[in-house]
Amino acid sequence: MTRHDDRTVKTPDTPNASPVSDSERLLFGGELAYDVGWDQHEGAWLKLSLWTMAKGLPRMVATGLRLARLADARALRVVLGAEVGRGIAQAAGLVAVNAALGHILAGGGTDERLRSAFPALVVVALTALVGSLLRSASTAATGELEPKVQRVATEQYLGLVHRVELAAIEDDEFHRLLDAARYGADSARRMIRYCTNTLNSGISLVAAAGVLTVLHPVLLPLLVLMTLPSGWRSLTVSRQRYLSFHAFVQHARAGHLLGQLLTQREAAAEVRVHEVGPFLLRHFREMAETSEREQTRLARSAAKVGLVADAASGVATLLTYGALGLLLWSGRMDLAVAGTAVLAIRTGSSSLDGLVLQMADLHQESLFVADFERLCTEAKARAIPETGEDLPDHVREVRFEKVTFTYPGSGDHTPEPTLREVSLTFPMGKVIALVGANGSGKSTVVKLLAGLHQPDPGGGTIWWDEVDAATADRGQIFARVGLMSQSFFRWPFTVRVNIGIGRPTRPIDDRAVREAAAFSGADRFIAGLRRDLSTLLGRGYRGGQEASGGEWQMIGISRAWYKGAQILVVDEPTSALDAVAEQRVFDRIRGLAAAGQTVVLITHRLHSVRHADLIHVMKDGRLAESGTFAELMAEGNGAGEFRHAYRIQAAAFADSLPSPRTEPAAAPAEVEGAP
Ligand SMILES: Nc1ncnc2c1ncn2[C@@H]1O[C@H](COP(=O)(O)OP(=O)(O)OP(=O)(O)O)[C@@H](O)[C@H]1O
Repeated sequence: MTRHDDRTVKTPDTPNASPVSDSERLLFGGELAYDVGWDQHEGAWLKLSLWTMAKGLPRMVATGLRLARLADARALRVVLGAEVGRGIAQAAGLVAVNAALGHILAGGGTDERLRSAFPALVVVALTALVGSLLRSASTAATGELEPKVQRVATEQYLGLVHRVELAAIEDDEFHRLLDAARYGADSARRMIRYCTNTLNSGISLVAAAGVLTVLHPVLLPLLVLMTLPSGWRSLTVSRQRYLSFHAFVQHARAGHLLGQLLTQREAAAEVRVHEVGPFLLRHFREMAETSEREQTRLARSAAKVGLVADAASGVATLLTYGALGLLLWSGRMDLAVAGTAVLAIRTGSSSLDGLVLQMADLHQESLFVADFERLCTEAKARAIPETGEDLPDHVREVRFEKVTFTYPGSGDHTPEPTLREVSLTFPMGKVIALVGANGSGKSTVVKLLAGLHQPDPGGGTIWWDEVDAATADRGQIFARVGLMSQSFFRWPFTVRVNIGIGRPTRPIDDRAVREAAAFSGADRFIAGLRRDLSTLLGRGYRGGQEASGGEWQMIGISRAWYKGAQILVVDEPTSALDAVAEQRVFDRIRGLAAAGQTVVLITHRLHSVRHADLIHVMKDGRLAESGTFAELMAEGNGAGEFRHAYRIQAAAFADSLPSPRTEPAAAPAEVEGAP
């Protein structure tokens, strides 16, 4: 993807002349508006002229037509047929007007002239009627087509984006493209109308130009001259709008985010307790004012361009009608022809005006559609491969061999590796614990294990027995791992879906959902819900009920378990659970291990890993030591990291135990859970 780099091209139209607001600095750490030199279209825009636009027109129309054909081929045929028919009717109407005027302005009595003009007048009326009928057919079919095109375009990019590598989703450049492409799907919808209008204006123009050329050859260039200024105006204005959109796309999203935060349920408590409301509102206003300044700049610039264009247009109109008068005065054109010429000039100039306007709009929208296509291309390039080497049916172990991994950087920042030469194993059918300080890389290790990320190029290998995960069928890796990550998602759906979505490819089985709920202890909480499994979790929609942090965590564990995967990865599964619930979860996990299920457990509660078959201790992105609980606790063994941390926890716990003589006995679960 092209990055924001030193190829930036500054032009007088380049936006973001306004200084960076304090709000941007404080809330987002810097400027959100961009120079647009990075943009692939920039070169095209700078060279944009009527000629390049005309050259690009067939390609633009073809993009619109391709999407429209995918959306509804029948409606497209109606639109095309109706528009071509309208053009023909218009041309026939003009020819008939010419004939009628010829008869009316000829010599002879009024009756006779009207009688001879009558058939031509009937043709004029009929062509107007046919044109009107065709226009309504085209309007109806266009209206039908537009939402379908938007749906097809939206489905297309969503269908691609949900399959890209997680690294792409974490890449802010990809997000910027995503922002623009979202707008591109709307543009695809608008493009249909502009395509129809362009087609219509084009056909009307050909009709008017044909008639004018027949009347007098000098009239056609004059017609073109009249239209040039408005063409220049629409091009210039839409060019400025497009550049501005790209520069401010993230600024707009950030401003929108502030508005959302003020009304969002998740933030509501803090907004009130910490009186965040006025703070956010102030910054919302400041951000909005930056956008307003940009809008004002655009409007003023459009007004100036409009004035210049109008003046040029006035001169061109004077020239045209002056030339017509000259032809009439010199006797090189008779009155009937001049009358038709005036009509044809009016029709032709409004068609040409329309055509240029529509082309400019079409061009602007097509640039957004091109962003959309660029996103689709990028998403395809960064898609998770759909095929690969088969994993063995019965894997013995997953082995990390000198794995180094770096998260994508942001902006100019060059990131440091998060994992450095990590070598460890996950033997199947065992409970493997990953422990270590905050930020030591535990969650990152399981993301790599689950196939969500790959080691850096040349950064070691993850082996599923003899199969390299980098070349393996990733779908098979995903299928083997049930992941309850720290940031498991709280789907705003029913309890049934929140658990069943662990295996969405099959119909949700209530019996299995209940078993999964019983596994984590969520069954008791579900029994108290008004609508059992059909209860909507989360407020904000009708009938929604909120769950506590611990209850959500049980739902998360149930979801991972419901998947029935070979490897169950639970990252901090019990951080929000009370002591009894925590004990229950660990008992269940031990039970699973006894039945041959592989469990990878990440926890800071070191007493919970005593029963693990293997404990890996991470420190600063490296593996500090590995072994069983007894091995790691044995004096003089290994790096002593685990032993040290365990003793700190044990001492803290022992200090806080009440004296048995003065206090009631501690709950059995707490005592059992104590180291
Ligand atoms: N998506 C991400 N993009 C960039 N950096 C990340 C991302 N996720 C984690 N990191 C960084 O990687 C490092 C390791 O994070 P990780 O979540 O693996 O640690 P952890 O051992 O699981 O920590 P904790 O015990 O606090 O959950 C951290 O310094 C963190 O800032």
